[in-house]
Amino acid sequence: MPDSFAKPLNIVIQDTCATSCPTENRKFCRLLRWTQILILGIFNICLRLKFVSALYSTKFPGFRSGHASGNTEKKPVDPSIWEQMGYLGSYLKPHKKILIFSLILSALSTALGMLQPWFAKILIDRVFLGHQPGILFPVLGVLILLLVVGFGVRVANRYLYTKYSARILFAMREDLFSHLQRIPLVYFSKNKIGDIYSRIASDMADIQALVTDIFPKYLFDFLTFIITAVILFWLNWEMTLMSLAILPFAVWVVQAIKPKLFALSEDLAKTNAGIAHFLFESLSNTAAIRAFGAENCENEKLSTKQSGILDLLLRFQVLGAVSGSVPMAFAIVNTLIVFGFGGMKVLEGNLTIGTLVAFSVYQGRVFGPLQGLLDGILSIQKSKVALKRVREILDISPSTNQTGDQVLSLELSAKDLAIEDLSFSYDGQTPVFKNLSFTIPHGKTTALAGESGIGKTTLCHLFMRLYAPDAGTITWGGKDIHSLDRNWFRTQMAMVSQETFLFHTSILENIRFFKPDADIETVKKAAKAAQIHEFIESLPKGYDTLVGDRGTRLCGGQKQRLSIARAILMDPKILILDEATAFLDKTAEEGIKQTLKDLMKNKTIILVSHRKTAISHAHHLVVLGNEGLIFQGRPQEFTHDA
Ligand SMILES: Nc1ncnc2c1ncn2[C@@H]1O[C@H](COP(=O)(O)OP(=O)(O)OP(=O)(O)O)[C@@H](O)[C@H]1O
Repeated sequence: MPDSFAKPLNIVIQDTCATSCPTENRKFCRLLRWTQILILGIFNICLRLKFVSALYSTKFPGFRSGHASGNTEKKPVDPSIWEQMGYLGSYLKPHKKILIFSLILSALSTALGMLQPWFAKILIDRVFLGHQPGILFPVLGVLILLLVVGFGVRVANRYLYTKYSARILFAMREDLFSHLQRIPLVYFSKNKIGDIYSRIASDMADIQALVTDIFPKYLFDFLTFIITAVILFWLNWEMTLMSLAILPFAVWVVQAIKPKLFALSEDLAKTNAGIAHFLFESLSNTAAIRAFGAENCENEKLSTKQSGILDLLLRFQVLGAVSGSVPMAFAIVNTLIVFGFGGMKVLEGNLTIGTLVAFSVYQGRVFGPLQGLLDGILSIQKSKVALKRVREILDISPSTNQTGDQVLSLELSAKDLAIEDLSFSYDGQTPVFKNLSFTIPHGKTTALAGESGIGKTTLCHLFMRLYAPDAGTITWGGKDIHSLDRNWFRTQMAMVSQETFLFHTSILENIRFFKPDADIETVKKAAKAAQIHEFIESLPKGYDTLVGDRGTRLCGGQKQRLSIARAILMDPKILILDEATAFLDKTAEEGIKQTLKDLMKNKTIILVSHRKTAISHAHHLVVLGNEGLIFQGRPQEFTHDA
């Protein structure tokens, strides 16, 4: 036992307290014991009164129901971290060995850090009080060596852990991004883009913090706490038991706070996502906002949203601070135990000064990890919410229309596109089409006409397999288009929509976006066909000119022509032009149509346009109305005004 170190020392008091302590000391001893009982009693009463609950339900009425929003019906769903982390397993598995090695290093560096106060005890009891100067420098030497080794182990461990946890995170983010590319498009029309963005960016960052910072720190704090507790028991089990008597209080505070923190974290994440979406939308429409003088209105909206988040942040931090009451209570009780009870033991001769000093230092070291463990609860609740939000996306099944393995032969791909009994709705309730049937002949230009909102763009998206029909089929060469191989299909059908999309890169990269290996001559040929080559050549940097974010440095007509060039470069068998020339003047439109006629010989063009001239040039006309198909046949035969 540690007191063996005290045996050669002369400073111990030989008699027990009961027999030789001055009467005042015995009184002091009893006083201390009663004080300790009193303090523990007060904590107990606090526990029973549930003062933390009372405090928070008074300050923040919303917490009465256990949910930050104040909804009395809704209980916070606080899944266990292990349940939430379950899916991380497949990402951790490939790095299992290195992660275990890292944990061993972590344990080693913790253990090495724990030795310092023990050496202090040896120095006090044996060197200074035990008059053994000969061991002073060897002890100091070993101590410094251990400190240096401990530092080295910590640095190596940090390097290893960051390297592998970053790899894990990158894999997770890539999978999430790729999953987003495969889930049904309806998800994007039902959810705010800012919210989706914040799930990939900030929620993923919170998960990264969990993997790279919170877990290692938690582990380090936990190990330190356990090792220190074991050493404290070794030094003096009575004082340690008294110190740890407060642990049930700590556990209760944590249990009471956890669901509230989770609910608050969820509200915070949603509010943050709302702000991200607002900023995204507002910055995307800067020109319109300025044109209508709505800048102040936008500023006010941001200010209102921010004040909402401040309120949540303050609640979150105050709740977190309550967990700080535990180490504070520890500090009060333990000061009394060490300097009161422990001091009395020294006076009684049952404890050496070195042991008391070591006990006091180790006890001080318990507070840090304990505080760390409690602070970690805040971060873990945030990460749990982040994991939940990311899982919500990962749990969406990929679109079924992305499967299929058939490839059409040349002969079959030269057949018509047949729409048979097609029904579709975005929300499963309001049908855009019902039992629609018509044919798009191969090798011809078919114009698709109808009133605004009748479903022309929706139909084009169905041809592109962006959505799956609710009923009926679209067949090509007799095969359902959803049974065709996705990669093959993407090279056979191209679409230019009314809303062009360009990336903040060069004109060259934008044109060859879907065919990155296309050579410059082929790109120029496509640009010539789209009547944009001369304009590009007139720019100082030609094809290397940056188009600006979403093509802001180009006018509408130029953006459309770049999009057409991009589609032409793909050399598709079926080309869909959905109001793709709406921004062009008549001459440019005529020019493009003429070149397309040559380029798309024996290929199919589907043309959505409100211009009568465009329709009259088509070989075939399909007109949609509220009741479904109004007309299909030669444009010249159509008598109504489409
Ligand atoms: N992503 C979507 N989610 C829900 N409803 C949608 C979506 N896109 C379109 N709609 C609805 O579907 C209907 C058909 O829209 P669509 O864009 O296909 O019409 P359109 O004939 O192309 O119109 P326009 O000629 O004005 O472009 C409209 O009532 C529209 O509100």
